[in-house]
Amino acid sequence: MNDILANILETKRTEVKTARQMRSESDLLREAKSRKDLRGFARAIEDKIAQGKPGVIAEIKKASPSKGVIRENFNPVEIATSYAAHGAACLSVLTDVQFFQGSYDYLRQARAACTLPVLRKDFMIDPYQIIHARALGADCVLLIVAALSPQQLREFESLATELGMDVLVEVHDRAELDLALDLHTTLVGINNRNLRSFETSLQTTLDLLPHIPEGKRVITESGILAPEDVKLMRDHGVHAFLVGEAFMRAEEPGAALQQLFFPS
Ligand SMILES: O=C(O)c1ccccc1NCC(=O)[C@H](O)[C@H](O)COP(=O)(O)O
Repeated sequence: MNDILANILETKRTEVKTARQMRSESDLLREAKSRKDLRGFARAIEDKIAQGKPGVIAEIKKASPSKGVIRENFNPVEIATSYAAHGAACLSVLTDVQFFQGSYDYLRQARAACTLPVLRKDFMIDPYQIIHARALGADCVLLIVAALSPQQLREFESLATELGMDVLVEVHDRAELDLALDLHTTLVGINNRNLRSFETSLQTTLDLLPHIPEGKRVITESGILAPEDVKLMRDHGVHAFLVGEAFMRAEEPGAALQQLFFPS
């Protein structure tokens, strides 16, 4: 495992330990199960694609390890509202504090500001975080194959499903893809960002595409910046996208989404 991912995962272990001391897992589970407000995340993507449109997961991300602060003027309510008004299928909200300057409140606020389903974008290493995701209102969780054992992948998926959430499983290479394909989820995210160099290459998606069976929905993640990127992916049959930086750097994130994915 590379240094940045190892660092992030170490902070997550401390974060979960502290959270458990503040609130028991059984208490959190009661709250998560009492929420009856699920919005179908995978469904929202499929609905867009069925209409012949791209399924865009629009990310709310203030900063990142590779780019530092991306957006100074950061208001999750305004960003969520803007994304919803301009055709996003779903939201992705960073909840990691230390590396992405995210927050649990950003997820709560963004979700309350619109009707879009929301992905909790974080580094899941413990069942507590899955339960917490639902307690916060998340409709989907991210499972990063590079960060988890095959057994954790299965257990976390089954817990998320039991709580009614969808799962986006994320891969970077062929070996990770083979593990991801053992899961039930249809949502397979191919992350174009190399976690060592932080460089993005859409070739990562193109290389893995032939190994993905029918019935799985490929979501290309990271480094989608220009109309040519969208065209390249769509020409190869990839119709679902997870995009952060290209929108976060724009004054009006939703207008940037519309320009990139729905130009008139
Ligand atoms: O963005 C980073 O620097 C990063 C570093 C280490 C692990 C994950 C990282 N990013 C998370 C993501 O997957 C992206 O936020 C997401 O795919 C959107 O990417 P982009 O459109 O390039 O902002």
